[in-house]
Amino acid sequence: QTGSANTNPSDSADDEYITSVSIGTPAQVLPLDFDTGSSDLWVFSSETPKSSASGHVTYSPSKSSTAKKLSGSTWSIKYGDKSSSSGDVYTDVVTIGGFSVKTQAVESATKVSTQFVQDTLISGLVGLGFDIGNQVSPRPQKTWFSNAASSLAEPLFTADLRHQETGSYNFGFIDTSLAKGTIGYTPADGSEGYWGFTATGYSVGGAKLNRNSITGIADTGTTLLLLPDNIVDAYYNNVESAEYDDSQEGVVFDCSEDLPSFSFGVGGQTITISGDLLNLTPIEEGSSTCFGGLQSSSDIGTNIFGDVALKAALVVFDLGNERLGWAQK
Ligand SMILES: O=C(NNC1=NCCC1)c1ccc(Br)cc1
Repeated sequence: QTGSANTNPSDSADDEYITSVSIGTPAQVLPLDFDTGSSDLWVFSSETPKSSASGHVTYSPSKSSTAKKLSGSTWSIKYGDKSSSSGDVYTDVVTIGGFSVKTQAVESATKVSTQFVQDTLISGLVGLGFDIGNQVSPRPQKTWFSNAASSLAEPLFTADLRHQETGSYNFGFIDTSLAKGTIGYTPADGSEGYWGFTATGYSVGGAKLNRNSITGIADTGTTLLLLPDNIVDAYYNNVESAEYDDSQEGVVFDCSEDLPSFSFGVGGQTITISGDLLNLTPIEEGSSTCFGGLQSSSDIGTNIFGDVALKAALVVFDLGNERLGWAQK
């Protein structure tokens, strides 16, 4: 068995990617953010304060004949960008890309932080990290993918995120036609709950690869590519107008600049992010100053290969072999 779901960028900056998910009987369809950087499936619901839920599509367990309360269970989660949510737990049927998990823990939000309140484009997240990262207490729950894996043709999924166009999450199979290059594999470390891996080096503007280990995570839930300062500086030294903007908390530059590409080595392959994928958007509507897609990871302590990097590749999240595959797109 397999599943295949389309995913769309939420806005002109590709800030996040939205995938429709069906929950309950009859189906309640919610737009959710698939996140390989976390391991909880949570939704805005009939239990979310009306003031917070305004403008969001919500899940009502009371309207689903297959919903069951997971009594005594609660959850609370805090994300890398300081956003957070918490609530209680139901189980229900959850269908993604035509594949159904009958008894999936659906975490219902009774509290959501302002970042989520304001983002009316999504109604919650689908965590695609490792089960060890699940935040349900007293008994942690499995992710949708973990529940599906044993029934899928292969225990893996792929992410094909695209700039300003429809991409896909495929479950149980690899559509190699989505990629131009060969898929290079490297071991994945799930011990922290994330898809951790080590890149073998980087280069700017098509130069020779500087060999140095860059350990980080493949995170569909983070917009940017976040790397160490020395690499960030090496990149922006090629961008004449680049400067650090305190108010924006990142490097900005003149939107008219022709940005160099950025490449990283992984699994014996070289993934090249084109310059225009690294020029996110004007810092404000109509501004001629743009915010960089590559920023520093120094205040996080972990390097994050977020959507800016993932967009350049077909990425295989191979749970069965505990490995990550990368192919140039
Ligand atoms: O939270 C993380 N990724 N997902 C999401 N971010 C914002 C909403 C969803 C995240 C995970 C690991 C590290 Br290290 C830093 C950040």
